[in-house]
Amino acid sequence: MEGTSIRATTTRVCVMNSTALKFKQNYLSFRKSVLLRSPMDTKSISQNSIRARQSTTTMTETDYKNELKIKDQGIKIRRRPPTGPPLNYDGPFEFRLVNEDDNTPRDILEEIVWNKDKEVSLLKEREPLATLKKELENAPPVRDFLGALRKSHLRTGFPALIAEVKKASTSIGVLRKDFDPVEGGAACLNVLTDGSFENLEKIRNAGIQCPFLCKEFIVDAWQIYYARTKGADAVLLIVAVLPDLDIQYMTKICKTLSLAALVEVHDEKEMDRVLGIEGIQLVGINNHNLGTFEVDISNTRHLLEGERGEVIRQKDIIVVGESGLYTPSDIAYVQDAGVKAVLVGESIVKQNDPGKGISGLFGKDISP
Ligand SMILES: O=C(O)c1ccccc1NCC(=O)[C@H](O)[C@H](O)COP(=O)(O)O
Repeated sequence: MEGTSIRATTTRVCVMNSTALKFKQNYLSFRKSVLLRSPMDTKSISQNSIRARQSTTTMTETDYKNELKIKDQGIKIRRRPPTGPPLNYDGPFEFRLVNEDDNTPRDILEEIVWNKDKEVSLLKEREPLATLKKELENAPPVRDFLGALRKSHLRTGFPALIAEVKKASTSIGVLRKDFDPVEGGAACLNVLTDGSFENLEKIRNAGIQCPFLCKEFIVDAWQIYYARTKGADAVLLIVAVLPDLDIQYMTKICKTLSLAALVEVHDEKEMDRVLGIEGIQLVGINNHNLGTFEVDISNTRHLLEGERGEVIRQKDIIVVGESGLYTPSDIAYVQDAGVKAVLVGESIVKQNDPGKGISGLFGKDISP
């Protein structure tokens, strides 16, 4: 474990040093590409540079440095179009200065995140943090998400089930009178909110007892407070989207609110980042490839092999296998790899009888 962190730190330091050396050169060539993209006379160049300086949409030197730092961490998801407006800027997007092709999101997650920034800035205007903090007093009591996973794993001997609920109307049945997922053996629910917490509130008001993970694309700490006021017991932090410092900061906020944080990774680089951050108790391995959106459950096994698996055991981190789990042999495969919980959507949702869906998935009735 010591060795890992020393190596990780050394690598990061080397990368930062070389970045620092290259920064001036990169920044100059970046400025040059901004100003000299097409042949212009000196007058239009200077007019352009004045306009660029006046524009709030111009990428500043600090922005550029931050982009470079984030790239060093291997974050695939860009938080906004490279030539787009500054974060939380709501005015017209008037200037496109470089590489216009890059203004198209590269994958679904990037598209979600670009829209999310705007959505959150509007929500924050309606309900500033100070107001939310007051509302926390009236929030439904928080339930122990990690405790529920541990208890279920001990009781069944299988990975604890976090059942995904996409929409109240087509959910695994939480709003159907004849089915309660807890009775079917689910330890927790994963409620897809994506901006609207109506589902989560409805399910909570329907009296479902197990803890809820709020599946929201978190880009701002404000969303964590908001999720808690709506009754979330856990939130998702997607490592592909968030720099290390945000993960550290957000996990601390979660602790102060007694929320669990499911920190989600997709690949080795993201897993290594997470293992270098103190205080993380719950890690999800998503088997979706963000680029191709293909699902491969061997991703879970691969990320838990060797030294990484050893560090996870030493730190007593609970690992959740996410996506693409359909059969008892899939469950056995990820359990052998070291997961103590699974997050499952489609294979249960698709069943007419979700209770049978759960026992079909585990090859056994796991209801309490
Ligand atoms: O992997 C992501 O980060 C992601 C980004 C945007 C949309 C969906 C994303 N992942 C898919 C899921 O999280 C699945 O819905 C969940 O793991 C359940 O999977 P399944 O059992 O295969 O329905």
